[in-house]
Amino acid sequence: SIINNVSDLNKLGLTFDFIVLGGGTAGNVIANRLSENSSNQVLVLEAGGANVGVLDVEVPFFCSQATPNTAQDWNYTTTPQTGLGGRTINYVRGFGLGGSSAVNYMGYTRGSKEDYDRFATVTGDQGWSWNSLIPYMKKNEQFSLHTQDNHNITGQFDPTVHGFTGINSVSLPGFATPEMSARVLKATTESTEYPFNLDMNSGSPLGFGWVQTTINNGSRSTSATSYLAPQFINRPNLHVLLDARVTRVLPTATGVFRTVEFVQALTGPKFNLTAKKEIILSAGSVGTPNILLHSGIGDSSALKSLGITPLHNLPSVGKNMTDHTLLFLSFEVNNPNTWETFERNATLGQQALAQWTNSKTGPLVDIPASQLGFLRADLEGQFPDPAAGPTTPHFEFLVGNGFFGPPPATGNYMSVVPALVAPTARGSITIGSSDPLAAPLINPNLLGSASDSFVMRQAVKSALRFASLPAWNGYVISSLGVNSNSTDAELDTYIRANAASVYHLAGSASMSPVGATWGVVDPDLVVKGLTGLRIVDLSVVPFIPSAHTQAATYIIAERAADLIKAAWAFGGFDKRFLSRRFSISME
Ligand SMILES: Cc1cc2nc3c(=O)[nH]c(=O)nc-3n(C[C@H](O)[C@H](O)[C@H](O)COP(=O)(O)OP(=O)(O)OC[C@H]3O[C@@H](n4cnc5c(N)ncnc54)[C@H](O)[C@@H]3O)c2cc1C
Repeated sequence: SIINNVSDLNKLGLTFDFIVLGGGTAGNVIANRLSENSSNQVLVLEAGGANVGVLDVEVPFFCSQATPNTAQDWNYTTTPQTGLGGRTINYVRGFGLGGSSAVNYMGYTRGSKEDYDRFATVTGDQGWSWNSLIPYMKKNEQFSLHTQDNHNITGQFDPTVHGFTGINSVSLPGFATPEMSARVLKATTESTEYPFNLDMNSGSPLGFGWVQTTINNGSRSTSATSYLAPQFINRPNLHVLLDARVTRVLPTATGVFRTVEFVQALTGPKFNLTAKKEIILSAGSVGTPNILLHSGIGDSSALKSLGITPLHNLPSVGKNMTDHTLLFLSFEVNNPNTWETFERNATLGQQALAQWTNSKTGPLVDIPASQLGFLRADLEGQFPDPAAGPTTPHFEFLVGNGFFGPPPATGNYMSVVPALVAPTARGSITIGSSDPLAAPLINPNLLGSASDSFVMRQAVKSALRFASLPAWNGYVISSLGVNSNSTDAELDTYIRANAASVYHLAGSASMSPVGATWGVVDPDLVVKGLTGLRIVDLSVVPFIPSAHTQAATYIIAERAADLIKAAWAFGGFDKRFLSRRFSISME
C-alpha cells in the first residue's frame, strides 16, 4: 500500500524486517525483490510524493520540463565550479516515488563490459563483473519488440543481449525522424571515426546506434510504475510512506544501526522506526552521504567541527563523487520537420499532446534523441587513458532532431550533444551545518581536471567534424556558438561558459575490498564496520560507468537484493556474520 501519513502506518500495527530509505531507482527494486518473500515485511520511506498524473513526468518528450526547479526536483544548486569558470548550476535530483528515474531523460545504456570488470577488480568481488551481472541485467529489462509507430526494428538492436521478461520497460524510438536518422546512419559509413553499432548494450558500446529508452507504450517507465506496479504494491507485506524525509539513522547498540529518524514536515515532529533485520539506504548519490554524515558516520574530525557527535569514522563518506559533463551544441539545418515546428506553433503542440493522450503515438512518445554514439578521444599522448579499458568510451554524442530546450525564435535545428563519460575529476558531498534538513554542499567538480577539459574539447571538435561529413551536405547550414575554425582557446571559453551536468553523479559512498582503509561499503554493500545498515544506490560504484547511469543503478540493485536475501536465508542468521566469524565461504 501507499500511505501518506505516519499515523495511518502506525494503525497497521506492523513491525518491519527491512526499511528502505528512498523510493527511487534502486530503492524500489529492493522493495519489490525483498517483498517477493511474503514473510518479509518491507517499508519504503520516500521524502517526496507519488509523482502520479504529472504530464512532464509521463510524456517522454516533456522530460526537459520535468526539472529543474519543479515539484519533483530537490532543487539543489552546486558550489561554484572551477572547471565552468566559477559558475554554480542547478543540480537536479528526483524528488518523489521513482526518484531520478521519474525525471531523467530515459536513455538506457548499461556501459561497457570493462566498466563492470573494473568494479570486480577494484572490490575483489567477481560478482560485480559483467558476466556475473548478465542475469541481473535481464531481470531488470523487459525489452519491447513493439514500437509506437509499428516500424520494423530489425537491424536496430541485437535481441541476443536483452532481457524480455524483466520488470522495467525498455524500447526503441516510436516516432520516425527520417530526414535526420538516415543521415546519421549514412555518416557512420563515411568515416571510421563514427562506426555503426547495432547494440550499445552488448558490453561493447563504441559506435553510433539507435537509442534505447525506459519507455513503455509511449509513456515513461519509472522504478515506481514498474517495480511498484499494482501487482507488487498491493502485496500485504509491502508499504510505502510518502512525505517521509529521513534525517538520520540511529544506533540500536554500538556499531548497530537499525533505527531511522524522519519527519513528515520540515517544521514537524520527528518519528523513529526500527527495522528487525536491516536498514537499506537508497537515497541516491546526494541523499545517502548526506544522511550518513548527519548520523555521525563520516570523517570524525569534520563532523566534530560542525557539532555533530561522530559515531563511526569513515572519512570516504561523500568523497569520490563523479559526474558527467555535457555541452548542448546546436546546428541550424535545412529541414522544416524538426521539433521547432510543433514547439513554436501552439495548435500543432496541442495536436501532438492530444495524439499522445488519445493513442500514445506521435512526436511526444520519444525523448528528444533518436541516435547516440559512444566514442574515444585521441589523447595525443598527453594523458593516461581515463577509461576502464580500450573498448570503453571517453565521450558520447546524443543526436536530436531539434534544439534542446526552448528554441530560438526562428530557424530549424539539429543537436549533437557531446558528453564526457570517463572523467578523472572527483568532487564531493559535504555538509555545512548540523541541520539534517539543510541542503548539503554539492561539488561535482565538472571539468575539474586538465584531462577532462582536454577530452571535452576533443569531443566538441569531433562533433563539429561529424556535422561536416558529406551526409550533412545541403542539410547542416551552420553551427551555433563555435565552429571548425574556432581556436582551442575559443572552444575552452565556450565550453566553460555553457557546459552543464548530465546529472549522472555517482560514487559518493563507494565500495572497496573487505578490510580496505578507504571506501564506505564492503562489496556486499554493508557499511564498513557496521551491522544492520546497507547502501543500495548509485553512490556505491567506485567509478562512474561510461554510460547513462540508470541501467547500472537497476543492475546493482537487482544483485543487491539477492545479496540481502542470501544474507538472511539461514534462519535469521546473517550469512555475512557467520562467514566472517567462522571463516567459511557460504556463496
Ligand atoms: C535530469 C536527469 C536526467 C537524467 N538522464 C538520464 C538518462 O537519460 N539515462 C540514464 O540512464 N540516467 C539518467 N539520469 C541519471 C539516473 O536517473 C540516475 O543515475 C539514477 O536514477 C540514480 O538512481 P538512485 O537510486 O541512485 O537515486 P534516485 O533515483 O535519485 O533515488 C533516490 C531517492 O531517495 C529519495 N531521498 C533522498 N533523500 C531522502 C531522504 N532524506 N529521505 C527520504 N527519501 C530521500 C529521493 O527523493 C529519491 O526518490 C538522469 C538524471 C537526472 C536528474
